[in-house]
Amino acid sequence: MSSDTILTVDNLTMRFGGLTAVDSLSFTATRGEITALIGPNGAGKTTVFNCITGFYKPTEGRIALAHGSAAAFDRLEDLTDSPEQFSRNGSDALFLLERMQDHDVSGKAHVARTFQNIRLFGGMTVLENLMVAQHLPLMKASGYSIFGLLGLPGYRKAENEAIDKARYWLEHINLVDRADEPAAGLPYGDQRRLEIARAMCSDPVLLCLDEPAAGLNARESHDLNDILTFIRREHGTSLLLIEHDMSVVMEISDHVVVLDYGKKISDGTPDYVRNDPKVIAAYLGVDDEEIDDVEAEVSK
Ligand SMILES: Nc1ncnc2c1ncn2[C@@H]1O[C@H](COP(=O)(O)OP(=O)(O)OP(=O)(O)O)[C@@H](O)[C@H]1O
Repeated sequence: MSSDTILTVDNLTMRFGGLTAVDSLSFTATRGEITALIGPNGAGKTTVFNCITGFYKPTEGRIALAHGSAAAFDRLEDLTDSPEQFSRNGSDALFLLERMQDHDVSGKAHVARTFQNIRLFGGMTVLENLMVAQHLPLMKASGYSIFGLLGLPGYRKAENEAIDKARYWLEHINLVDRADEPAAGLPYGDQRRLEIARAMCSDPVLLCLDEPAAGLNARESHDLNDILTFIRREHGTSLLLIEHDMSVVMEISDHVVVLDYGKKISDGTPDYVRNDPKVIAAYLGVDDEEIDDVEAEVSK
């Protein structure tokens, strides 16, 4: 495990009846990097996301996330042997995500996600979408009571901070001018970036993006790359990305994990996996016996 590891997935298996969607998958993601999970349709990518974000309980396996330093992983075996979901030690914390409900994966472990199909609140304004994403700190500042909402100073301060954060993200996704318009009326590419900004308003340590470039034109894809590299550079947020658009994957990823039929078939830098005959064969739908031919073709 690298000293900067933020996420480890160990022997993750997810079965649906007789179908093994994810089969003994292990990989790690490094803090502050963009890790892409790619593979042909039905390879198991979204199922892995659903396990990491608490939507599915894996059939087997362990998913550990560290806050603070990777030294948090020193307590991994002790935590696994205990019945606990997480353990904290000063500014370090370690979470076993496979034991947690989805709301705790987002609220306590600070893992945020976006979906293949955009899930904004279409009838709410652009600004309201960014404010709703901050309901947890706002509710905390209200003391979970009506008195906070009636204007206690602590609540007003939290509310101002939430507005500042929303404005910050509106500026970075170029939507300040449309802040008061319903989200559903935005062009598709703007909705995609708003969804990412909304996820960032919850201050995630790990942001999971399920096909963020789906349906985008070339210019929108370029804007998406810009916002994702900005998030990595300026916020140090670790990103885990499912993506079919290879121009996005190859341009912005630091590390690529390739799945086929639920199994990992390659793991390395974008250049490494791009030239891996097993990956080329999987995308071309080639049989095992034909991999040698692909290998010969690649090395020409
Ligand atoms: N809730 C479910 N119940 C039964 N089978 C499921 C369920 N979710 C996924 N599967 C199956 O698991 C396999 C992997 O699906 P998954 O959606 O994870 O693949 P994917 O790599 O994300 O595909 P795509 O790129 O097409 O989105 C598929 O055969 C799918 O039909």
